[in-house]
Order: sequence, then C-alpha cells, then structure tokens
Amino acid sequence: MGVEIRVEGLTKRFGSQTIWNDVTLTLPAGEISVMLGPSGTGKSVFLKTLVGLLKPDAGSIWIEGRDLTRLREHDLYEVRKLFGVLFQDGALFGSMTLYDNVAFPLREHTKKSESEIRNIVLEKMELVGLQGAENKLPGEISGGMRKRAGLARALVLDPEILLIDEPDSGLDPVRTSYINQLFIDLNAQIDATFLIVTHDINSTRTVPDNIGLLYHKHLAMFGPREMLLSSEEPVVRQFLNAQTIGPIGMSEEKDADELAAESGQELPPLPPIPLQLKTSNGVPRRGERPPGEWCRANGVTPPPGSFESHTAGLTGGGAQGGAARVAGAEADGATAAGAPGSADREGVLS
Ligand SMILES: Nc1ncnc2c1ncn2[C@@H]1O[C@H](COP(=O)(O)OP(=O)(O)OP(=O)(O)O)[C@@H](O)[C@H]1O
Repeated sequence: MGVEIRVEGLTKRFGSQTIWNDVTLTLPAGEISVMLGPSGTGKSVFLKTLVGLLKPDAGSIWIEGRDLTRLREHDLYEVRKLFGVLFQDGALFGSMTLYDNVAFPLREHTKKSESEIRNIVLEKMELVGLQGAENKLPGEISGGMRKRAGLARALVLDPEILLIDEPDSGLDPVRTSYINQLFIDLNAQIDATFLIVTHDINSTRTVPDNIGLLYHKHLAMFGPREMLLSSEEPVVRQFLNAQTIGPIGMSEEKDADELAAESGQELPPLPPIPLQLKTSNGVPRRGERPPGEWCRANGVTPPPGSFESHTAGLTGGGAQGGAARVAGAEADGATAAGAPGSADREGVLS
C-alpha cells in the first residue's frame, strides 16, 4: 500500500511572485519524506498543490498513472480521496466533540451507517492514543491532543498518502518526540506515503527516509536522509546543521557583504548521522534501510560517530542534540499511539 507521487517540473506563482520553480522529485511509495525550508519558501503551498487545493502554473503531479494537474474537478475529487491531510492546528471544528470531528469525513464522503462510523472513529482514535477523549471539545484539550485528533480525522478514509504540515509547531520537545514516534509506528501500520513539513531539525535528522530542502524559489536537494545529512553542499549543510555560517541569512539569502565578512571562517565539522527512529514494537517499516547503507552504496564516508546512537548530534549553532529516554511517560494524558504498552521508547529531544 501507499502510492508513489512523481512531481515533474512543478512551478507555482501568485501573480508576479514565483514561489518555486521547476520542482522535480519522487516521493517513494510507503516511505516517510520531510520537506524543509526557510520560512516563506512555499512548503505549505507545496502541500496544497499536491492535494489539488492550489493549481500549479507548470509541471505535473503523477499518481497512479494520472497527472493531477490535468484532471477535471470530478476526477480530482476521486484522487483526493487517496490523501489524508493534517493541517498545522489540526483544523478542528471548535463546536464539535473530537468524536464528531473525526467522524466528519465519513459522514460527508461515505454512506456508512452510524454504527460502522463508530467502529472506525474509535479505532482511529485509539490508533493516535485518544481513546476516552471522544466527548471533549477542541478547546478543552492541549495542542498535542488537537494535533492527534486532526491526525485521527486524516486517517478515517484510510489514505494512501498522508500530508502533514508542521506537526511539531507549538509542541514541547517531549510531545514532539511522541508525535515523531507516532508517525514511525503509523507508517509501519498503514504503509501510506508520508510527506511531513517541519522546521524541527532534530525530527528531520531522525524520522524520515528522505529529506527535501526548498530554498530560494527552487528545490535545493531531495534524496535519502543519509545523502542530505552527509552533504557538503553549503545551503543543505547550513540548514540541516542549524548554523549561521553559510548562504542563508535572516532574509533568506545573504548579500555579498555578509558573505565576505564570513570568508575565512571555518565551518564546524559535520555532526554524526544519528540512527533513524525505529518502530515501538521493533518490526521494521517497509521504507527502513540498514544504517549506513546509502553511504556505503555511494562511497560516502559518514562523519565520525555516525549511526552509534539516536542522538541528533548537533552541538552549537543554535540547535542542541541529545538522546533522551522517554520511559513509560504519558503524553497529553494518553499513551502514544500504535504502541500499546510500549513503556520504553527512545526519542530525540531538542
Ligand atoms: N493563496 C495565496 N495567495 C497569494 N500568496 C500566497 C497564498 N498562499 C501563500 N502565499 C504566499 O506564498 C509564500 C509561501 O507561503 P507558505 O505558507 O507556503 O510558506 P512556508 O514555507 O510554508 O512558510 P512557513 O515555514 O513560515 O510556514 C508566502 O509568501 C505567502 O505569502
């Protein structure tokens, strides 16, 4: 399960403003990919374009042999059923209980009976660790719970593709760890293709199979996690290591004076590539690869200390790494999903 998405030469403009130009990448079926980029580079616009909410100005989006950008409204509606989308704030209806929020797509898009709906809603709420919270209103629960309720709603139509916009925004590091673990466990269970937009470097270093970076109106790089984490390409290196030295400035690109002022400054060594987060129950995901496989296959020597721990390995430069054990703790008063009874999870905290 899970389908491949092939993006070819995608360009998006709003009036005279080009958001990104000529984006080409393939999201492999069933794998987890993360899209990074400085604020305003169009990551959310990219998600909305993939799901057909925005129309690109050029290029194609191929899913199961169909180009989404050329579909008529009716066919697009059908293809959209392949997608589950989790927006930043969970996008819940404030006046509805969590149960009714999660049931909403089923009542809108299917002819299922209320008892069938009930089974599905309770199953998905359990999957994200929200059992028992069915009657709560969104305003009565924490941000982390709202995100998980949004996730349950994104899952009710059994999506082949899950698009997730900044799941960690507003979450503390422990809850970010829980939601990261939830993604890994969910990916193993439902086998969907995941695309996550995030700013969180520690999550980016430990969760996905693939990483992409949007920068300066184009896709700077997209590929396997180890490829980007070992990359010496200045923009990728600066962004993935959260450093101030490099071509990216406060207002996206540094000017010539700013770059000249940096000349001669030595870049800190690349930090070790951490181990990728594993499923709670130890069963490998379909997209999982042995640590170091990409580096070996491509003749790349990973930075010293790579693959020795889950530590993100970042020191200084604005991001702190560190392995932390989250033992038997409860997030938002509910167990993390998909891992009933898993009292011993590892996560990376920032
Ligand atoms: N519907 C729209 N009409 C016009 N401009 C838009 C529209 N939606 C987004 N934009 C513009 O597109 C650019 C990219 O926005 P987007 O929200 O995708 O960035 P982002 O990379 O997700 O940012 P952040 O990391 O801060 O969330 C911004 O300049 C924004 O103002």
